[in-house]
Amino acid sequence: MALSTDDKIKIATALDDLGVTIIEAGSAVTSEGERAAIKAVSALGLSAEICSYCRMKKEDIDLALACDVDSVHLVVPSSALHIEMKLRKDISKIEDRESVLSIAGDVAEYAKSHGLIVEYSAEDASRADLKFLKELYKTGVSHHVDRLCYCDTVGMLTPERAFTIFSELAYNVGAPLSVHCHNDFGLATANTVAALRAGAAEAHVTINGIGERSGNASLEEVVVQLEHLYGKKTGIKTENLYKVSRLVSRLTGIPVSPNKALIGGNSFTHEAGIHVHDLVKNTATYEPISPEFVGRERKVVLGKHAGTSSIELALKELGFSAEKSQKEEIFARVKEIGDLGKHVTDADLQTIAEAVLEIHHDPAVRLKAFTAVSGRPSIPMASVVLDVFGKETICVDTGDGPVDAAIRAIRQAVSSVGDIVLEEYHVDAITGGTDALVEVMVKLSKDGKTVTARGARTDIIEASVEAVINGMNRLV
Ligand SMILES: CC(=O)SCCNC(=O)CCNC(=O)[C@H](O)C(C)(C)COP(=O)(O)OP(=O)(O)OC[C@H]1O[C@@H](n2cnc3c(N)ncnc32)[C@H](O)[C@@H]1OP(=O)(O)O
Ligand SMILES: CC(C)C(=O)C(=O)O
Repeated sequence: MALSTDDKIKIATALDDLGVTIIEAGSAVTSEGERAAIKAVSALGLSAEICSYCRMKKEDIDLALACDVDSVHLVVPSSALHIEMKLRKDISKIEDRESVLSIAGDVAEYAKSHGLIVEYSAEDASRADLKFLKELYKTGVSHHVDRLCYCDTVGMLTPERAFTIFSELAYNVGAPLSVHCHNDFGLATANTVAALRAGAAEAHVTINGIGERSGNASLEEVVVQLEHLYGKKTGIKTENLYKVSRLVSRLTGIPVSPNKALIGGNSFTHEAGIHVHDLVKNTATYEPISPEFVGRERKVVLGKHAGTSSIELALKELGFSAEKSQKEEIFARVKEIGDLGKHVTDADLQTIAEAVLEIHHDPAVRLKAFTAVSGRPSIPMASVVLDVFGKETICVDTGDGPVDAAIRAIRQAVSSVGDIVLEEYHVDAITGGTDALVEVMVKLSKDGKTVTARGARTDIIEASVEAVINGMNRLV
């Protein structure tokens, strides 16, 4: 994963707005491009402190200074293993121990003497000898560092151990102590929260839990756990969490797993009929917090596990009323689609309901013809002929590919009925081979209302066009 200067500016601005107080904008030593990006973030004049990662080297401090940062995250190896591998020293030897402490102290002093805020971090602290770790912290404090940090570099802590260690260190090391946890055992969030409860003054966290290997403690999990499970205020605008999560996922290209706590696609989506039965009476039955708390919306989807309550809710949203026998028929047809292993989109339900309730109306948007071209070198282009409320409309557009061009042309053709936005687009090959049946699922929105729809064809462009037109008909 690599972020451009523009991406870093967007993310830093969003983090600042979220209420984050320190932003580690990058390691200045990395490259010319990284320095340009850190410098650009420093120049934004955000409320947050802008920090750069530095090794125990004066040249790293100089490079960070050249990026106009407020602070450095000065990382000192602290375990015997890291000290041996990185510094080729053996801390069982007194002269080697003293040499590490002396270099760390010198670099800390150098950074302080250049006006930087210094967070002095012990790398691999959870595998370090505690006596040496305390000496390391004492050296930093004697050189007036502002904060200390305990890094659980390969995620070895457990919540119990994190609590015990921070209870011992947090108030006794002479400066505020931060916690930095990795997620190798899936415990980064739990360990971070335990350390904070035991006195850690600050936590290093990342949006969506991204980071090296299995990532770091996730900001949204730590914040919402503190606020909801421990009744602590964090100063984070939680209602912006989802928006920032999406931004970071889009810019880093790292998808968020659907079942990820709080920010996953399914975190506030309900399908099980037994759950929906109670949820419609009281959302607390199956939601520990309201989706709005993290800037989300609740969604009830239909599929194999739907119950009568789910069907009734969906019909109500469509503005349809149905007799008991009609509901039973709709229920049976929804189950049939579910048994094929599919979700029932909003457009599917509308089609089923209209068929069962014998509601007939002509679709507002009807496809008469389309052409799409692509190639190299050529600009992907598409033309569509649509019947929009009985009026033939022809539009042509270009795009990043033929699907994009076709969707743009359709949006242009229906622009008279409003601005319809494509929120999500998923494609799956249902059968194998190049002649596979392709299923396209789209999520469209118009004036704050969203719908899902599907198209299934052997031609990916045709499936996309079909899905978009199905969704548009549901919206207009
Ligand atoms: C995404 C994150 O996790 S941020 C934290 C880590 N950040 C980064 O790694 C920044 C990106 N890294 C880089 O661009 C490169 O590794 C550079 C430019 C920093 C260094 O590149 P190189 O000089 O080619 O060295 P290389 O990466 O092979 O090895 C790292 C060197 O730093 C030394 N080093 C590592 N940590 C420290 C430390 N805390 N203090 C002092 N020296 C250290 C290593 O001992 C090694 O030195 P050596 O080459 O003398 O053996
Ligand atoms: C960059 C450093 C702080 C790190 O990731 C660690 O030691 O865990």
